[in-house]
Formats: sequence, structure tokens, C-alpha cells
Amino acid sequence: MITFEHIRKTYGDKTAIADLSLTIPDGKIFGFLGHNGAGKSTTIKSLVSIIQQTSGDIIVNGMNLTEDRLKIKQKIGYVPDSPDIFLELTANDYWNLITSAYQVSEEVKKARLIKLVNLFNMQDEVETPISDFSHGMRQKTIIIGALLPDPDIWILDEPMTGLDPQATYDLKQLMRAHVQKGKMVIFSTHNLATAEELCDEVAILKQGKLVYNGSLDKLLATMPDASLETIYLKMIGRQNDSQIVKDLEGDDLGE
Ligand SMILES: Nc1ncnc2c1ncn2[C@@H]1O[C@H](COP(=O)(O)OP(=O)(O)OP(=O)(O)O)[C@@H](O)[C@H]1O
Repeated sequence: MITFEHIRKTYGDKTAIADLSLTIPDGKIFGFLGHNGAGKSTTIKSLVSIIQQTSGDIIVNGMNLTEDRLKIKQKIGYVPDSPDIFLELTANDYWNLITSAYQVSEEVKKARLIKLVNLFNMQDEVETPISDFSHGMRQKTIIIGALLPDPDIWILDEPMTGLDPQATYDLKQLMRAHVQKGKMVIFSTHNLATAEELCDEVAILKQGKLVYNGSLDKLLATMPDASLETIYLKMIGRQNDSQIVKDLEGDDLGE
């Protein structure tokens, strides 16, 4: 279980997250939703120790992140929001870097690497520099790296961006299988159809504040027959968007 207790993060005068408290249970797929700049990546980066919160505590399986950073990091597999890292390395060099940082045994590495590389259809690209990859291939390389050490907690910041339909399908299957083992998957997405299909629990952020946190089913039950997109936009979207579209494109919208 992960608990955020009154987390606040400021960048200079700007408050990116304001007094965020929520609980992420084991055995569930947990989705962070919110408009651009809502604070999803800031929340995720605090959890994976890329940045440090200005105040508040993050508790992971009973350990305080500030006190047990390394122990907690060993349990986490993280896919950042941009796959444009370590561009000079080949895919294989990158995976070797990850497995040595996580002290993954050669046996585990071999067994998992072959399966993941085959699953994501990267067999012919193992020795290619990441700089030569398309966006989706870079994304697959990072996902394989994150999952190689077999971490308990998966934290994926917009993981489907740029993935082809097959890789998206496969990743969704992996996410479901991981939580079925009682483990944890946390991800952020702008794709509300994907969130509706995958998430057990969601946190919806607006300008750094929590608008909803809880079961997706309960949220959907607030408006029977409405999609998550409809509910989400009602909660935090503009009310006058159709007028703006008409102003931009005229009245001939085929409505
Ligand atoms: N390094 C930084 N310096 C200053 N401000 C930052 C920095 N990183 C993020 N912010 C600000 O913090 C707020 C939250 O940003 P964050 O990246 O967490 O949003 P997000 O929900 O992940 O957005 P997106 O969906 O666009 O990726 C934004 O207002 C952003 O401008």
C-alpha cells in the first residue's frame, strides 16, 4: 500500500501539488487522470524519488520514502513520461545498465529479457542505438527495462503514448496479470477510454488538487450510461466548449 500524506510540491512561486492525500491499494490498477499541468507527473516523480516533495510524507509498504529511499526504489519499476533518455546506448546496453543497478541475477535477466523482447517484438533491435529508434520503439525499450527486474510496484507515466495497438494490448495484459498477483500498477494517462477499461481506482487532479479519489465503478455509478470521458469533462472540463468550437469553426458543424 502507498499513502500520500499532505504532499505539497512547489517550484518557486508555483504550486504544482497542493495538500495531496490519497491511498493506493495493493492488487489494483490505479490511474492518475488530469489535464495538462494538473500535477500527475509531479506526483509520480515524487514517488519515484526523481524530485522531492516540498512537504508531506509518502509511505510505501509502511516505510517512509524519505528515510528508506533506496530500499523502496529497488521495489519500483518506472517508465518516465519521455523515452528520450540514454540515446547513445544500444537497447541491450540500456537493459544491462538497469539490471546491474537493480542487481538482477544473470538467470532472471536472461529469462525475463527473452520473454519481454519477444513480446514487444524487439528481437531485431537489441544492438541498435536508442537514438535510431522511433518514439514507440524507445518507449518499448524503456518499458522492457522497467519490467526486467520484476519489480513489485509498476509506475508508468503515460506508458501507451506512441505504442502500436499490439504493444498497447500486450502492456494492458501485463498490467492486469501483475495486479492479479496482488502487486501494484500505477499509471497516468490522457486516454480516458483506456483508463475506463483498465483502472480499478482513479485519482483525478485539477491544478494540483484532488478532485476525486476512489473506485472507478463508484465514479461511473454517479452517472449511469455515461462514459468516463463524459463524467471527467463534467467534473473538470469547460462548460462552454461547444460555443468556442462554433466561434472558431462556424455553425455548420453537422449537429
Ligand atoms: N521543473 C519544473 N519547474 C517549474 N514548474 C514545473 C516543473 N515541472 C512541472 N512544473 C509545473 O508544475 C505543474 C504540474 O506539472 P506536471 O508535469 O506534474 O503536470 P502533468 O499533469 O503531468 O501534465 P501533462 O499531462 O501535461 O504531462 C505545471 O504547472 C507545470 O508547469
